[in-house]
Amino acid sequence: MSELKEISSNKIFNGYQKVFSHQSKELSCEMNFAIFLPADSAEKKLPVLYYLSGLTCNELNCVQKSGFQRYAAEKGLIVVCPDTSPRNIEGLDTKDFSWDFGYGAAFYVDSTTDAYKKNFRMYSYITSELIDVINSNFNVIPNKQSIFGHSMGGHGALIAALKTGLYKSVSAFAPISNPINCPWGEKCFTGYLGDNRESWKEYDATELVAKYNGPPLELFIDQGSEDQFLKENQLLPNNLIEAAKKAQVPFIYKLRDGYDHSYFFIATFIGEHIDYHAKHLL
Ligand SMILES: N[C@@H](CCC(=O)N[C@@H](CSC=O)C(=O)NCC(=O)O)C(=O)O
Repeated sequence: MSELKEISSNKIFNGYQKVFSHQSKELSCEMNFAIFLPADSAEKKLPVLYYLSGLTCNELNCVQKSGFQRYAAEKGLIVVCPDTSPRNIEGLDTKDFSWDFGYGAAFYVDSTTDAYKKNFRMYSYITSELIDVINSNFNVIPNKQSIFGHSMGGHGALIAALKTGLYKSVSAFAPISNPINCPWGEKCFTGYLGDNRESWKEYDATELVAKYNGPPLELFIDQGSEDQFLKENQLLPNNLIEAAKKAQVPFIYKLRDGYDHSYFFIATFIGEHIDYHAKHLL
């Protein structure tokens, strides 16, 4: 297990918001993650809530814009916010990279294409390596973990929960719910997984929920009605909801009048999400 290097530490709501870096085996590069440690985390083992961010984000967007620390401190939850992709890979051809492909846009899959398969392994990083790093370095209750995220990170949270059964609860803000049928997903899955669209289904929440047979799981989806990406058919929540209904997987869908895709929307409702996860974790 590689050593953690502390990058920053700030006291907040009697706990600490920290950022660490470590050498990732899965991604073959140095990775940052942010972690909120509530006041009593030194004396007491606590559950962990993982938050996955969206396109263009790193480990700090949620930390600086959502205000989650107030609620996590009240409930006594450790919250981990990883970066969204490998970074600064030496020798990697980045000419095709853009804000919605490449760095900051790894889509939480394990790439199979020659160009990216060595480094773009965010699925294994999130669902295995990062959990080991957190469990071995912090005072956590192993196996008491939940996951949530936003947009590309909402997709990541949903597939991580549906594919592994490792998480006690899952929620998502404006998730990319059916990536195999939206422009963002088609672009990234072609780049990371190749042209065989059948293989993409392994990382699509709508496809995965249709055949879900893991431990009991409810999907909590939060969506702003004025979300620009909802209107551009990037998110497709109704496809996920229809599939969940058919498969008899329970879900909560909250359509929030007037809210967009931004962190203003997330900041408004993140307290409800932390409450929801706390009920499953505490
Ligand atoms: N092209 C724009 C839009 C990028 C954007 O809106 N990113 C969202 C996530 S979208 C889906 O994954 C985001 O979370 N942005 C970060 C933020 O702090 O708001 C651009 O390049 O900005």
